[in-house]
Amino acid sequence: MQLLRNIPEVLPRACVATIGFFDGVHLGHRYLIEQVREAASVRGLASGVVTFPVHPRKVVQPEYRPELLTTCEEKVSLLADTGLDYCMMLDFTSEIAVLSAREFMLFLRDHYNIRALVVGYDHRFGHNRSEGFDDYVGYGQELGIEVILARAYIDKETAVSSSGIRQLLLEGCVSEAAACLGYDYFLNGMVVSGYRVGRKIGFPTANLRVDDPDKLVPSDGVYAVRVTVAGRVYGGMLSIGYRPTMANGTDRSIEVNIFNFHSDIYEQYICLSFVRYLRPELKFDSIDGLIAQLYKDAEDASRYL
Ligand SMILES: Cc1cc2nc3c(=O)[nH]c(=O)nc-3n(C[C@H](O)[C@H](O)[C@H](O)COP(=O)(O)O)c2cc1C
Ligand SMILES: Nc1ncnc2c1ncn2[C@@H]1O[C@H](COP(=O)(O)OP(=O)(O)O)[C@@H](O)[C@H]1O
Repeated sequence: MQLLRNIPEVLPRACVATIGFFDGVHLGHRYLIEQVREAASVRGLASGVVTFPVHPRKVVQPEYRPELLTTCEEKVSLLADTGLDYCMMLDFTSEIAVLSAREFMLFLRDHYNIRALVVGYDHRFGHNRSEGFDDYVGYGQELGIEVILARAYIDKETAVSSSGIRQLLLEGCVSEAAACLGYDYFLNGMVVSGYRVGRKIGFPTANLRVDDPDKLVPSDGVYAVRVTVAGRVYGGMLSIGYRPTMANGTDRSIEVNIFNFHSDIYEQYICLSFVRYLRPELKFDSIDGLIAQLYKDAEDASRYL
């Protein structure tokens, strides 16, 4: 997949594309992308998506915290795995925001060589939100862009949506979220130092500082996870929360004990994928109580890994 930023100097090949923010690149998005690829193959054209690096609402409202399923880099990498030819990454500037649907379609034709646009029946774009699919078809006829109606992806009678998946993750339902995403939800970040208690109690924990402050962190609790360190994947158990037993700070920590692992990984980048929610974070009467629970968590986590 070729990543094109804003207005490319060289016009891409003639293509079929769709437009969206594609947060999470979930099964609904994947189904839409499949339809783009199908339409492209039938017409002998290339395939692409037009997307934005920053959530359009954050552009108009900078204090907005979107709690995203994917950072821009993660989204591009997931899109690349779908087999698309192009990802057109467009800054949602105030100039773009004021374009009407017709003007936007003209922009897509002239700068991205888009000859066919796949659009969901309820998808809206352009400054005037009262326009809809039939209007887009009309503009397309004028501008030489075929407008194709996309079929919606329905799972168990509800449409899979980024906001639905966000809600699931904020409730700790990581297995249900994975069923909608088509992969286990993950966090990328750097290992930073914590309070150095972990190794003393026999369970060293790598503390994760998430790369992007807008990335959604699932609800507090204990999870079975997979941890990628320097290209190798390990099992592990993860705790998100405030360490009530230790009562050693008010910061929210994301810390993982990696199974069968013994190296110093401070300042290394790791990836955590959520496999299963195990239990809420608890306040134990003693450190020994916590340690006994950690042995049990290790057994529980291993069952799902
Ligand atoms: C799998 C797992 C589960 C945990 N569960 C709890 C818990 O229920 N309650 C709690 O107070 N701390 C819990 N902790 C956090 C420990 O208190 C923490 O690992 C310890 O404070 C070491 O932190 P450090 O890395 O900053 O040294 C858990 C940690 C892990 C890895
Ligand atoms: N099995 C392991 N799981 C997690 N971290 C480990 C493991 N073995 C060694 N480490 C290292 O130990 C550090 C965690 O030790 P810990 O005493 O909990 O200190 P801190 O409070 O700084 O996280 C990790 O950041 C990592 O560099």
